[in-house]
Amino acid sequence: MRNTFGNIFTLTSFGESHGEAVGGVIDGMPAGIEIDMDFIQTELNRRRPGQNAITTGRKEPDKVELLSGIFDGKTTGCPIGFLVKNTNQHSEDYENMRNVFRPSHADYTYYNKYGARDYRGGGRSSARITIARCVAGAFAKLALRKLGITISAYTSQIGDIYVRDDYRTLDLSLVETNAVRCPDLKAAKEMEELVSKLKSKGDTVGGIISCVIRNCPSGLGEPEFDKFHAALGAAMLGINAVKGFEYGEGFSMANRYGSEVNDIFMSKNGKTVTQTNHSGGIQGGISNGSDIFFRVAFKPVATLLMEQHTVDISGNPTTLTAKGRHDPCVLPRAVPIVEAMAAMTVLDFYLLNKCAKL
Ligand SMILES: Cc1cc2nc3c(=O)[nH]c(=O)nc-3n(C[C@H](O)[C@H](O)[C@H](O)COP(=O)(O)O)c2cc1C
Ligand SMILES: C=C(O[C@@H]1CC(C(=O)O)=C[C@@H](OP(=O)(O)O)[C@H]1O)C(=O)O
Repeated sequence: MRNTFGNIFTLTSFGESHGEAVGGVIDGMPAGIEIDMDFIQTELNRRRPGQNAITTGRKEPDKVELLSGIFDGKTTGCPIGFLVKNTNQHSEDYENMRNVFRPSHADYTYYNKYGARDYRGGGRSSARITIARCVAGAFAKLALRKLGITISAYTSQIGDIYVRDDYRTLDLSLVETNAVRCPDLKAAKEMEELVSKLKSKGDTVGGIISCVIRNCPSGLGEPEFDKFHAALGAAMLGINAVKGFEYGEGFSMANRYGSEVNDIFMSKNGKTVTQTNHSGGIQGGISNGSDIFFRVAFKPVATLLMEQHTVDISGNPTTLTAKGRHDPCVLPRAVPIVEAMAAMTVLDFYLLNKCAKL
């Protein structure tokens, strides 16, 4: 089982949702970056379960403990070990799933592959493991802050409620003002109502997160294999419950004409730039210095608090009414995870393509 992300800036994670703790080791973090503990904890708080009425009810403080790689308030360039303890597991809620697979969760494929299964919660497949990504992402953001690179994600769709404007006209400072993390406050209210309604029925709903990376330098990515958008796509598709990724104008390019969507070059202050940015800041696998924007589609949460047909471990048909605490919609808590994965990808490619230290 491989548990490591990245080339130069790497994250190895460990832990299970109902085990002792979740943690990780970050390697390749540049030296000399000032540690802002409040910022790191705030990033974790944005992901934390139980943060409001429309998330899973599991109550975890998710306090992070840094174990190594920091001296005098700055990174030393050595591996950074960190730990977040699990405190509120309620494993007894999973007793009726001990020998039964939840449809569309990871239960069956994991058991089929490894012949072993930690049925308490999602085990290693639980999104609780994304704690490690958010800690590493916070470190990556601290390094990117020094380079002036910013990453902002937000919920742009839940079910059939979506935001019509794009990031250029939205006020992204409003993202943290509401429970669904949507900068369009009218849409946010409708989304929140929809998620609350579904939660009370035991049902779940999917949606889309949009993200923009600003001030990313040109030259990140390789023309062959390690294309920047491919790395970004792999980072996003590796998040639990993600089913789709598009960058720039993505799938809508399929029915457009070249004469409509080519980004025409022009010269601005002695630099070659493009008049438009249909490409989403990446051409030929290499960043061009424009904003990089992309969208990530999430499916509805698999665990429904209502009866479903399924099979047991011996293949016998049965039914399951899941118990436990679950997100009716992952989008609000996935916003910081999308940002974290984007930050890790940008920093990894920066270190790979631009320099060995900041
Ligand atoms: C932030 C977040 C929270 C999630 N919460 C739940 C949850 O409470 N219950 C659940 O069944 N799945 C939840 N999921 C989704 C599962 O972790 C995911 O569906 C599962 O690992 C199976 O993988 P797949 O959907 O990618 O195929 C969550 C995902 C994310 C990103
Ligand atoms: C606990 C968290 O979210 C969990 C994500 C999750 C899943 O299947 O992904 C299932 C639920 O918990 P458990 O692992 O106990 O089944 C959620 O509460 C967390 O993210 O910290």
